[in-house]
Amino acid sequence: MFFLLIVVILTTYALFQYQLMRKLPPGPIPFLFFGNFPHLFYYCVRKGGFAKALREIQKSYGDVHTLWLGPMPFVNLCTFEKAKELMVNQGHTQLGRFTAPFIRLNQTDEFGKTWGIISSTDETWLEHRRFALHTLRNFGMGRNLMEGRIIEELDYQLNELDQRMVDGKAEILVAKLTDLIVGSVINRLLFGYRFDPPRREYFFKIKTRMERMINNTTPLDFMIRDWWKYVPLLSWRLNTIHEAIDPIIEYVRENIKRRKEELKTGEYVLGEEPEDFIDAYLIEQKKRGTDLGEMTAQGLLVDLHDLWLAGQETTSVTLQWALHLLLRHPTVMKKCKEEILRETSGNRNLSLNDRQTTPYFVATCTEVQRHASILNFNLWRTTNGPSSIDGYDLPIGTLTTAQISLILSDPETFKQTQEFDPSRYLNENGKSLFEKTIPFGIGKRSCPGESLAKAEIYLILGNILTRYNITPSETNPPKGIASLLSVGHRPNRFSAVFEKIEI
Ligand code: HEM
Repeated sequence: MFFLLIVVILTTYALFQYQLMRKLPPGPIPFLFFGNFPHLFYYCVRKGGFAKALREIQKSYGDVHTLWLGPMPFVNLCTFEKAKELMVNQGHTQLGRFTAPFIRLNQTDEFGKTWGIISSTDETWLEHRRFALHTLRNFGMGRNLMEGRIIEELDYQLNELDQRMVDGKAEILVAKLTDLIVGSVINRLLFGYRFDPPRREYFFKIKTRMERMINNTTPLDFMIRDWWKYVPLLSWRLNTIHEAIDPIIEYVRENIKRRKEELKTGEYVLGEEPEDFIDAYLIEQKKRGTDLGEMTAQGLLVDLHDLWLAGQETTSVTLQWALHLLLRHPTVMKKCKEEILRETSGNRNLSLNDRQTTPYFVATCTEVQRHASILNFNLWRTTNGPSSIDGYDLPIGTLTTAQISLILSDPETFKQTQEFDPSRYLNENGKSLFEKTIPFGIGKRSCPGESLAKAEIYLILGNILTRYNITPSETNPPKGIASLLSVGHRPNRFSAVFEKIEI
């Protein structure tokens, strides 16, 4: 009887899977429950990474194909043209979001509603995204005001580095420097303070756990469900993820609590103009009075969590890749330095206004982002309206994604795609290549932090290059990636020798 029941369940499941397969673009035949994980892992190990595994599948099934994340199918868009066709031309139908349950753990309240910007949908998403963009713009995102904030954090951390130098030199762990600068920029925007020495211990504790989690997160973790906590072996995996993610939400909660207490005691006064994101949110709540709509306390908690999480790890890893690549390509580093120094004469900071007159360095920053391609798997959207691609009408709720790792390494668009070559953006084809380099995604749910991140990369990298001669460490040079099986693409931690340029 039991055996019969199992057979009936499996057959029904297989039929359901088969029905769905017929409605979606072709792809490798999925296994029951495990979908295409066996294909992905097989190619990942054989070819050396998930981006290469996805490329193998694209070669067999085309630029638009279906892959199954365990029991969930998703439509994978592998070229810029296909991504544009669905995410831009039919962008209003691709507004939903699927994020892995382990990402949603701290974004969802006890009633099952998902808050914040990254994982929310519908009105909640629209309102929180608009509010975040509006607030970041008011803080100067994309304008000179933001430049001042970035340079201040850079100066603070570099002054400290200078003080540690012996004979004008110091060997440093690059990730530690980029984490502190980028972490301080976003932390000041959100909470109003930087990571100075007394505040560093807790910051690095969170970062280390987060980094370990990202390195250990494989696509298999997308199968994690909340009920795993009741199953002995499975709960171990869920607990390790909680260990990494919970301190972030605790950190955010503490910051909000402290601000509210300070406001109560009069230690902190809310001005007309907000000093940071918490202020901006509290001012908006005050304006709304009793009818808060979507701007609830939970909304504030998750917005801050999302912006803190998304706003630093990505940019810091990109800067690590930048130095990793420049150390391995000293002629590119030399050309960047020469161009920047020609502009600034070595006696002022590089500014965002210099972008027009530093084309080689702008091309280098873009090539860094293309080559680094920090996400093997992009986030997924879900269809919220009638849409079609390659003659397939996608059922509402279908998972779709513009697969950035494939788009950025598309050999048709980027010739000799494995080469690190900024000059590809400077020939007659360059303008079109800039347009097709989309590390921040494409369409209405693309990254709202794009201009902040681009400003950080340009200013932090450019000004470090003008102040120091940088060479690889003898004992810990740039070498290899942190994890082959991770959904992220980050370099192993490496060190470099910074030698102050005396002017
Ligand atoms: C080099 C740095 C960064 C990269 C490569 C990056 C990349 C991305 C990508 C690929 C997405 C998903 C887009 C999609 O759905 O296709 C995304 C979403 C997002 N990013 Fe970034 N990002 C970076 C920096 C930032 C910064 C600095 C912030 C915050 C200030 C930020 C906040 C967000 C948020 C909130 C979302 C979710 C957007 C939504 O669902 O509407 N990111 N980012």
